[in-house]
Parts: sequence; C-alpha cells; structure tokens
Amino acid sequence: MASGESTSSLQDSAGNSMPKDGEDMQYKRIEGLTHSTSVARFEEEIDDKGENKDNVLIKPVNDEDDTSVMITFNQGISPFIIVLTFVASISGFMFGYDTGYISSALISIGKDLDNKELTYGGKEILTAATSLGALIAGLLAGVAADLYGRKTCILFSNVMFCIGAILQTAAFSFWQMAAGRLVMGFGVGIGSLISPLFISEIAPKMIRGRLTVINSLWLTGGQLIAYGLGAGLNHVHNGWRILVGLSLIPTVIQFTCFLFLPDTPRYYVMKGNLEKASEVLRKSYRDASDEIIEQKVKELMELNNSIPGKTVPRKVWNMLRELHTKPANLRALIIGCGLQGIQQFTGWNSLMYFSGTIFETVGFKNSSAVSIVVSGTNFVFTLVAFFSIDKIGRRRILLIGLPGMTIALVICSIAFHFIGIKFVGNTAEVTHTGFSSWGIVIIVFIILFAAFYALGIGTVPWQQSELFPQNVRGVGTSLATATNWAGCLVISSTFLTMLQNITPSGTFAFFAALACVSTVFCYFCYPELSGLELEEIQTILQDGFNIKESQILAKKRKQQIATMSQLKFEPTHEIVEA
Ligand SMILES: O[C@H]1[C@H](O)[C@@H](O)[C@H](O)[C@@H](O)[C@H]1O
Repeated sequence: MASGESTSSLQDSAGNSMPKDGEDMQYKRIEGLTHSTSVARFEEEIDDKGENKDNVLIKPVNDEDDTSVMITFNQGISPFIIVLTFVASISGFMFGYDTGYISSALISIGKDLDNKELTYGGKEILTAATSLGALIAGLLAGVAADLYGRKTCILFSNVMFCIGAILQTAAFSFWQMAAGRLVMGFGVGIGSLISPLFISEIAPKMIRGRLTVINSLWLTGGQLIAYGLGAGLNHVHNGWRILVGLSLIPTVIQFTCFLFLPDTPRYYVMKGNLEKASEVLRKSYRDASDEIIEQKVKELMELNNSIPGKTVPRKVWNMLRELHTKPANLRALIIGCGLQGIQQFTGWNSLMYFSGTIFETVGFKNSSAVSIVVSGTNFVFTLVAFFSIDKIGRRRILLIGLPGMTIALVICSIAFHFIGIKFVGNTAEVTHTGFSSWGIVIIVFIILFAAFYALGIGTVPWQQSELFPQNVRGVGTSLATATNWAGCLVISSTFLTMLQNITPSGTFAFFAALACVSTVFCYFCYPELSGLELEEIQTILQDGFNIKESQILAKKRKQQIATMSQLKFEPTHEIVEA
C-alpha cells in the first residue's frame, strides 16, 4: 500500500479483516514528512519480497502504545525513564531478596526461635507466610493501583517491607518471625504486580519487553545476592538477623526516591490531572513537540473512557465481566494464569527455598555454596532470556525450556532413588551417607534444570501484560499474578511434606510429570507473540489459539523489524490523521 493512503481495516496473516467495532478499534494513519518517505521505502522493500499483505503501519488509536511509537520512533530513551525504571525495579530486587534469603536463614536460625530447632512444618510455615501475604496483596494491588495510584502502592509496599523486616530481625519467637514474613509478603505481592505495571506504563513500546525482563533480572539478582550474603553470614552469630536487616536498605532508598518521583501519566489521566500527565510525558519524551504530548494525553483519555462505569467499583466489575466474556480476553487469561501456574507447579521455588536443606541432605558440607551456583545459574540464564526473548521468540524458548526441565527432573528423580533418602519425622535418613556420584548427578541436573527454567518459564510469564488489551490489563495481570503466588504458596508449604510422604524421588518425578503436561499445554495454547502489535495479539486470540498464524505473523514482523533497522530515520513530529 502506498504511503499516505488511508485505511480503515487491519488484516491478519490469513488476510481476514479485523473486526471494526467502533468502540474498541479505530485506526489512524501515522505519518511524518521524513518519516513517511522512509515508511514508503520500508513498505516497498517488504512488498518487493511479496510479504506485505497486512498493513503494519496502521495502529489502533485507543492503545497507549500507539503514541509511544510516534514519539520514540526516532528518539533514544530519556534519562528520566531510565531513572524511573531503575527505582521501580527495586521492587523486583526486594521480591528476589526477600524470597531468596529464607533458604540460608532456615539453616542458620538454629535454636534462635523459642530455643528450639525448627521442624519441617515450621520451615514450611516461615517460607509460605510470605507467599500467603503476597497472594492476598497481589489480588488487591491491581484495584488499589487504580484507586490510589501506582506510586502510593509502591510507597505502601515499602512500609510493609520495613515493618516485616523489623519484626523478623527482632524475633525471638517463632510466631513473631512468621508474622514478620507475612507482613513482608504484603510488600512482595504489591511490588511483584506494581513494578512491571509501572515500568510498562512509562516505557516506550519499542523497549517495553526488554524493560520488563530488567525487572526479572533485578529479581533473580536479588535472589543471588541473598544467597551470597546468606553463605557469608552463615557462621556469624545472629547472621540471619543481619541478613534480614540488610533488606531495609533498598526499601528505604526506593521510598525516599519515590517521594520525589511522579506517578505514571496514565494514572494522572485517570484522576483527571491532565496538567501533571503532560508534565511527566514532557520529561519522558524530551524531543517531543507540544502537539505530540497533547495527542498522547488525548489518547490516554480515550483509553480511560473506554472502560465503562462511572464509579471505580463499577469499572472494576465491568472489567472483570469484559475479561471473562470476551473470547480473546478469556484466552489471554487462560494463557496468563496457565503460564504463571506452570512456573510455580514445576517446582523451581521449592529448590530456591529449600536447596540448602536438600544439598545438606545429599552430603554437601558447604550447601550454601551450591545454592549460590543454582541461583547464579538462574540469574545468568535470565540474562540469556533478556537477549533471546525477542530474537528466538517466547514460544520457542518455552518449548526448549520445558522439555529440558522435564529431562533434568527425571534424572534427579532417578538419582534420588539410588541415593536412597527417606525423610522420617524431622530427620533425613540416607542409605549411602557422604558425598556420592549420585550426589554429583543431582547437583549437575539441578543446575541444568535452573538453566532451562530461567530461559523459558521463569521469565516469559512476566510478559503477561502484552496478553491483555489496555482496558482489562489491570485485572488480567492481577489474576495472573495471584495464580503465581497461589502456586508458590501450595508448593512451598507442601514440598518438605512431599519429600517425607512420597520420597524425594517421587517428588521430583511428580514435578517432571507436571513439566511434561505443561509442555503439551504450551505447544497447543501458547502462540508466538514476539514482535506482534498488541492489537494483533487480540486478533490472534479471537477465535482460537491460532499457533500457526501467530508463527507466520511473528516471522513476518521479525523480517520487517530487521529491514526497518537498516533504514535511516530522521526526527519528525508531524502527525497527519486519516
Ligand atoms: O520469575 C521469578 C523467578 O524465576 C524467581 O527465581 C522465582 O523465585 C519466582 O517465583 C519467579 O516468579
């Protein structure tokens, strides 16, 4: 299609027109003087290859990504956005650190609480309390973010982190420690939802996916640091108290910074504070003209109005209805919750939380060091995911990761069988005591399991916001996040009991079976979404999971992006509406 021609429909890969439902889908043409020349060249290039059957340059206006494309098409990322992303991702770090230190703390607490050794049940309660708190807070955080603002929620989570940390550091009784873990969990739950949401609302579309993975990098980095410090403080008297106390530093930094930082433009528009919304946008997009900023605010207003209901509870109710009754939304929900459930039910966190205990049991004296290697692998392969999530594609890395995890779990299950461990009461009975070759097999395959996990299912579910259209994104991601914490709660509160009742070999075989079923789920239900416009994702999910169509479209987008990056764009701010 020639540049400048106006169009009112977008076609999917199969050449079908997308529904033109006046409320949700209005399209407009984006053009700029220099820009349109380049665009024409770009279109010609694609046409030459006979691959430009769909109109990639037509975007839905009622999605905030649209103006982000216009503004950032020719512009680098502003320092303001970098600062906001950096400060918001401290929540990711807190999530990682606070869930990470428990593994070594469980070992080094010794008899410090009530003068008694912790039982397996007690360990499970201390671990699960944070997941329970996170589950409760995660369910409420989506609505609270709309009522009181993202920034207020982050500040509130900081208060929860502080109260939780102080309660734990000063704990001499088991129940005070458990209460501290629960309160800290409220902070973790809020942070786990708000931080990616905040980042996605301020991030320019072109780098949104990567910025989301940065949050995951902070998260896994936080876990790694917690393990490292845990190992260092293992033999220090009251070392675990120092470990918990240190978590106050990042949270105080985040709280202080956020006192001086704004909320997202979208929230200001929701509250009718258009002045403030423009001010934040102007700082985020330094080179943008007033016209573009005005346009962006207008679009955010359209977006806000597109959620029916005069009062907030009414809007929330309508969002929930919209989420469950529209087929594309329901499929998005199945995928979002499905992936988060798979992430937890394939057992990774049981290793995160109890790896120290497991490695001690199979004969490793320096179990903390092995735990560091495991969480280090998680961090390094999250970095690999950062580079490959768009290049190789989300679906592909999932379908590499899950079978890899299945094989590693099966081999661990076999190795545990030969080591012959039985958990009886509070002690583990090992048939072949000491360090054995089966012990090495377990370590090697747990490390491989960590690598395959981090590459795929550890990272991809947090891309959840791209599954949902803007008007149901808050509730959709809230339910998916709650699924994550519910799964985490179930696994962390039953893992040691499973080891006791169905043996470690049975437990790992159980996770292997779930990983195998999960592979089948992803194969049939998870389309390739890399490089797709959000609106295209909705089209893909309209009448099925459309795996084949998604793969064809994703391939085409990849080629287009590659071609586009070879073209030189010069800054332009002109917008001509069709
Ligand atoms: O994506 C993260 C990451 O994989 C962490 O290592 C894990 O502990 C979390 O539960 C998960 O949500």
